[in-house]
Amino acid sequence: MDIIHEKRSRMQEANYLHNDLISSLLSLRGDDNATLLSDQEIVDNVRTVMVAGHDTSSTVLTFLTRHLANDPVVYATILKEQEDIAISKSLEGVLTWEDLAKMKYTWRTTLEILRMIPAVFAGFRRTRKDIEFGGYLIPKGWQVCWAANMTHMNDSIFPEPSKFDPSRFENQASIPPYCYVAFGGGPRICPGYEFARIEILVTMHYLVTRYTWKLCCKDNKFSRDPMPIPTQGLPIDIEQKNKL
Ligand code: HEM
Repeated sequence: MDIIHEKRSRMQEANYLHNDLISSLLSLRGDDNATLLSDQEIVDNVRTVMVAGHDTSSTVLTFLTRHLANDPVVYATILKEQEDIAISKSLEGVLTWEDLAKMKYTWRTTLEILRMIPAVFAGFRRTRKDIEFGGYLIPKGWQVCWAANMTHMNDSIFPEPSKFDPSRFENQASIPPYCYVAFGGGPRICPGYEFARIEILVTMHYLVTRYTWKLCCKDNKFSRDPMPIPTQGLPIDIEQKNKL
């Protein structure tokens, strides 16, 4: 709340450049120029973005790091994809949109990690009219919970659901709508999808091309709180590689 009060008073100053989240939320105005969000709603939105924007991507990166250390075939395929991109660039060349578009296998592997271990395991929706589902009547106004795991492990949608197989995502159009819901779906689908894709692909690029790592502990389990976390954390032994 203190930060919100401080931002509000600073926004009165001439030439105050506000391009941060709190200032943007404070600037939202309705048709009658009245503020749209209360201070508490601003706090809630900032909290949502912090959790939704950080814990999700870090969870996926954690499980990718663990999976790659345990799966030499997937690791070798990602390494080849990323090394081909690195070799095609000058020494200091930064990654471009075109490079990201070439990271197809790395992204499919990420989607498969998220299928088996969705960062957000469930969400809620409210019914806008009576609906019948699976022989049950769900009355208008009820809150329903959609659980990603239930859909992602349904073998009529994803055959052999316990098998780790990034090739499932080679033809994404073949997956029926609302059946892959790691990023949710509909009007409230994750607005951070593209940003998450960029940060995960860029991180994986530098991780595999510049470092090697080994897991310090063999435990392959995880628990949820509510994000999935390896039960023993993920201690790794990491070393820098020689430059390509
Ligand atoms: C791998 C990374 C991520 C995953 C798996 C993920 C997943 C999700 C899911 C499942 C939802 C609920 C969508 C729904 O109800 O249909 C959601 C909502 C949201 N995500 Fe993400 N997310 C990720 C990254 C991010 C990032 C990087 C940001 C912001 C920088 C972000 C911001 C949000 C916000 C603000 C919402 C709430 C949207 C709303 O209620 O309208 N997410 N995310």
